[in-house]
Amino acid sequence: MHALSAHLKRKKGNFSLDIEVDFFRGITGVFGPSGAGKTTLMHLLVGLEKPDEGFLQIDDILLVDTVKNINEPARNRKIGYVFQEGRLFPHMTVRKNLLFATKYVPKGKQVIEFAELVNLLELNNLLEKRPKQLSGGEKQRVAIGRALLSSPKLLLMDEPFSSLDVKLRRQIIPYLIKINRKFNIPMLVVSHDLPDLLSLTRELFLLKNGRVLGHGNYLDLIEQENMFDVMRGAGLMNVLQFKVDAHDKENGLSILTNKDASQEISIEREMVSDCCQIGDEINVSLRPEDISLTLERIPNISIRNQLPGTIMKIIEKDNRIYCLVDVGFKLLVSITHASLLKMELTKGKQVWCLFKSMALQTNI
Ligand SMILES: Nc1ncnc2c1ncn2[C@@H]1O[C@H](COP(=O)(O)OP(=O)(O)OP(=O)(O)O)[C@@H](O)[C@H]1O
Repeated sequence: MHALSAHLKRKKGNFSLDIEVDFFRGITGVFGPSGAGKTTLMHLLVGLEKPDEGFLQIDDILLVDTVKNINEPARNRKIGYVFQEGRLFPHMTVRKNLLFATKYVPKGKQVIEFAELVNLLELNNLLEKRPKQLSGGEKQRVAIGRALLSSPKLLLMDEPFSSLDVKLRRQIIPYLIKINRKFNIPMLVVSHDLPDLLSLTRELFLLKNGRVLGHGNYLDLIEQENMFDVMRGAGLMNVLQFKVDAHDKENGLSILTNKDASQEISIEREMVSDCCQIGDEINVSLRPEDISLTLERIPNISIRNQLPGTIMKIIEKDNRIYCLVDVGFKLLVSITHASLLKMELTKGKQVWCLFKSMALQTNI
């Protein structure tokens, strides 16, 4: 069953939006350049704007249908909405801001308990403070908590990272993943920052000029040239899911294993024992520029990871070459045109992908 299914049309001046979306549980990213219609889509879903035509259904309940003249007001839609800047009530403490959200939830229908949420989002020490005493990341956490306490069927977030610096982004992203896993509330997250979005999810809706250009796994989408072009300017990235298999304290390394791949693949990363325990699932990101291609395995080299694979696609853009290599999972590798020619790389060619353990960034 789809968590959400909608087809919505809306005209604003010269801009027209005509979008069909449907997605299941989990986290889905909405990515698109400025003016693509991301915020308009969020407003239509949450009920802040009315479509000219269309329908919206959540968990098989019809909330909007312009033909049947149905348009449930925002407060009845059970959609939690986290605005870009949080929008907390300035005169209320954090506790009151949070409890405000529970006001409209009927007794016994509360999905998430106050105490559980406060623990999960680490809000204990903030409860008696007012919004102006909070940092950007703290405000954002409270805003997410408030949206969750309204027991939503769906959580929408519009640019949740835009007001946060890199350190705070790294803090918020694990919270969102934890929330999604623990409460199984589907999330739709808008961002124009692709690496941030990819640290949350690889499932994307790609919007451009008010239309859906593509929907699906990021690595499948970038295989198509028009989508590749939209995403390239925003920072292409490999985001891979691994399980922490072992810590090699002596050598300062962690062994990570990807079991989703066609065969079990182990890689080494600089030790992650500070943040992760054995058995934890973590996302690691790897820049396409940080991977080298060779035609054979290189012995006696300080690069710890060498994975054999096959070139599936070569994409050429402005003298930069992107190779999509299947090493059991897909890796996007960026090389120069000179290397492509020198190594005589073609689709189907066997290569080795080399990357240093230190090139892997851990997101969670
Ligand atoms: N009230 C309005 N009247 C006319 N055009 C509007 C109005 N509001 C928004 N637009 C136009 O609608 C388009 C989509 O805007 P929207 O805010 O949904 O885009 P976005 O993808 O969220 O952009 P950004 O990433 O910059 O926030 C833009 O071209 C914008 O100029």
